[in-house]
Amino acid sequence: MINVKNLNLKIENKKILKNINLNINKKGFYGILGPNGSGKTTLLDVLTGIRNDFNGTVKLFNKSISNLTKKEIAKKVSLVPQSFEILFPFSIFEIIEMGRYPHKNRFEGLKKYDLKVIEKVLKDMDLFEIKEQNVMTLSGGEKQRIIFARALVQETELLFLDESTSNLDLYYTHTLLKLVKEKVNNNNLTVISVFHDFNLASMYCDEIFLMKDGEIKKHGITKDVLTPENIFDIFKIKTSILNHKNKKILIPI
Ligand SMILES: Nc1ncnc2c1ncn2[C@@H]1O[C@H](COP(=O)(O)OP(=O)(O)OP(=O)(O)O)[C@@H](O)[C@H]1O
Repeated sequence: MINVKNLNLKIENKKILKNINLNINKKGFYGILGPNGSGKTTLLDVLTGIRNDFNGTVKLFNKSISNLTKKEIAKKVSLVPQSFEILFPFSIFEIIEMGRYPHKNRFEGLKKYDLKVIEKVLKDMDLFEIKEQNVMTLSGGEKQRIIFARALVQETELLFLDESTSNLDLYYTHTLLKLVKEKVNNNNLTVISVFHDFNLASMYCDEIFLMKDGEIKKHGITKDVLTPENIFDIFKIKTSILNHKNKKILIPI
């Protein structure tokens, strides 16, 4: 699905991504963790076609991303970005509907199937009752749910999340992550998500990539990677593991 070889990226002569090699060929839930400024968002920007000023090979579904059009990428890949601005008074429905654009021709209206997909996501995300509300009147967390919903109606094989639950309360954080995890388990989706919360990552991710200084320093099965030793190496913070009802909880000490 994703094959990256010797990816390097410089911004204003500063090396932001250094010799990244990454292969994701199995469906699953993958986490990316790393300190602020370690290059996580930049890596997602490359993998979703937002940035193309890199050196190296980046392939999506065996095709070089540089040869794919924005629309071809958007049929396969959706992104819930770290930050977003909605500057016009669209309704919730109108914003979410935009997620279907990659599957339509220009000026083509919504078909029965598009409406079915949108309605299901609106209901899954408790947005159906407020679908006509002006998005500019929404709170930060409500806006984040709208952007999340727009990505889900895109019905892509790959979903990238960039700290996409950062504005959400505990209820919606777990509701949304459970929703996408269910899609992963049903074999319909692969999620690649940036997290800052080790415990959230440990609950949902099958595998973890740890980044630091523009490099992937560790990669493997979640329980093997999220260890106090690795966390200290990468984040310079001491943690302990607490065992609670078969769950391992990492706490800073
Ligand atoms: N347009 C830009 N101009 C200059 N430097 C940039 C630009 N975009 C990103 N950078 C730098 O690239 C580095 C990596 O940024 P990136 O946003 O990828 O980090 P991150 O790991 O996602 O961080 P965070 O956890 O804080 O979101 C940072 O040092 C950032 O300052």
